[in-house]
Amino acid sequence: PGEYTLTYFPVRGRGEAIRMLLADQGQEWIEDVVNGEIWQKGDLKQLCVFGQLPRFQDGNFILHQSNAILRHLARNHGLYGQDAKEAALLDMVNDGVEDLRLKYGHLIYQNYESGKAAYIEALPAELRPFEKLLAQNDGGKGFIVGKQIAFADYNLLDLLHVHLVLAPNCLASLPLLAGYVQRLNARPLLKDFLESDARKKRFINGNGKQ
Ligand SMILES: N[C@@H](CCC(=O)N[C@@H](CSC(=S)NCCc1ccccc1)C(=O)NCC(=O)O)C(=O)O
Repeated sequence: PGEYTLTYFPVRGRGEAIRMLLADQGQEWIEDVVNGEIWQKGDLKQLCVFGQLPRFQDGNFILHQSNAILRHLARNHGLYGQDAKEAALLDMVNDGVEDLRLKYGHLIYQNYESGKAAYIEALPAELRPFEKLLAQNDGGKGFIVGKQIAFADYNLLDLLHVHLVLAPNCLASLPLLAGYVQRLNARPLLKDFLESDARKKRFINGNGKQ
């Protein structure tokens, strides 16, 4: 591949699953950090296909849409399962992650104070499908699909990370997911990334709510 550059805000948001994939796969990348003032000027926004970030550069190949970026990296790093069926299941899982990510984004950016309690109350039910998927795969002791890690694992892991900040007990009734987070967090390259200063100082969302 070419040199990797991630252009995004100084937040986890829709960039962190990409960062975790790259770190865990031993890849280096340039963090092109865009802060609010720069973004408000509008010049960069006009260059973005959908007027939004993240943007990812692989050499002179430019891609937008966080899930398309994850899938592009998956194709190039053997992270899309071992066959068409696993690939389809990974798409299903990733779409499920996206559904909950949008609900999370709506809570954080549009009705945090009034919606937080109900969201946390409903959270175990929202996460249970992922618990069941784990249970159906090798007793839940491995990855979300098949025998190897895939792009959807990094996206699911980020989703679980941010929900554990919002609701620290959200996995209390979901032991396989709790074990999954601990197991993935312990992967040497990912562990280093999670312990890095860059990760520790990065806010989760653009409005400081979590
Ligand atoms: N489908 C795109 C979405 C990208 C996106 O939302 N980017 C945001 C930043 S990432 C993010 S998740 N922002 C939260 C927006 C949100 C609000 C309410 C509900 C859900 C999300 C952005 O560039 N905002 C600046 C602008 O639009 O001028 C993707 O997956 O990359």
